[in-house]
Amino acid sequence: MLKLGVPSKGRLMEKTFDWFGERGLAMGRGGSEREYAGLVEHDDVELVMLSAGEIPRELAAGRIHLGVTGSDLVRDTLAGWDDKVEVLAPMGFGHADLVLAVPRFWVDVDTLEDLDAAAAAFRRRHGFRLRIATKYHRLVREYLRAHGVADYQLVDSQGATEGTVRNETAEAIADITSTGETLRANHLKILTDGPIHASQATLFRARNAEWDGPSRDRLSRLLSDIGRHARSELLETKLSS
Ligand SMILES: Nc1ncnc2c1ncn2[C@@H]1O[C@H](COP(=O)(O)OP(=O)(O)OP(=O)(O)O)[C@@H](O)[C@H]1O
Ligand SMILES: O=P(O)(O)OC[C@H]1O[C@H](OP(=O)(O)OP(=O)(O)O)[C@H](O)[C@@H]1O
Repeated sequence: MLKLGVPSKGRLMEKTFDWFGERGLAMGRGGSEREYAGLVEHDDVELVMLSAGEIPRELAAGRIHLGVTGSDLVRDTLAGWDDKVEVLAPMGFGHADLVLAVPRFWVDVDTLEDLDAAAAAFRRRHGFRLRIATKYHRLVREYLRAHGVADYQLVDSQGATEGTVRNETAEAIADITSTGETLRANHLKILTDGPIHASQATLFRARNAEWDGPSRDRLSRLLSDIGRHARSELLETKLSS
């Protein structure tokens, strides 16, 4: 059987079920709301219910053949993510931007270049580096390195990240936003250079899972079953290549 990892709760679970359902693959959670057992109507597929945050590691380890999770989580969790997983289909939901944001009253800081200058000034004045709170360590480091910003330190924040500025544990934040409400409510503004990453829920294939003959056959059957209903251009391209 092909093991397909899907989010077991949270904002991605229902939409994942809907996405497969719309493509002729009925799936859902079995048993009670608290039971993490998945049911799927396909002879080649076994559902594995996992937290969205754990799916990248399970894919990289090859313990699941396929997995649905946010593209942000795959990129941040897996060094060299592209070598470990292949994108089969962006799924068109779970859209959120990973952005850098600073206090709204920093009137001189709107771009990364401004942040770079502010960070240098901050260090001179305070004797320590400007703190950026985030849980997206890899993506933020790579982005700032690529843009030549070095005078900062990351502070780990696993939730309520926008509150760290008010709580004076950080001067800036890097977090996911969709409506922008949380940033606004916490008097933060997004740097104008564009998002670090525009994330969406994505169907991935684990390159390191066991892909023997029968597994490959199962995958092509599954993709062609899904593909018959597919609107995703990328999936259609994969199917025809
Ligand atoms: N406000 C938001 N709007 C839309 N998508 C979001 C938002 N915040 C996070 N996401 C996306 O949802 C995914 C994470 O989903 P969710 O928040 O349900 O999981 P989680 O809480 O990290 O998982 P778990 O608690 O099960 O480990 C990420 O890919 C992220 O980009
Ligand atoms: O732009 P908005 O629509 O306001 O959404 C953004 C918020 O949503 C996410 O938090 P989540 O709800 O996952 O809670 P968390 O703080 O525990 O991560 C994210 O971390 C932001 O805090």
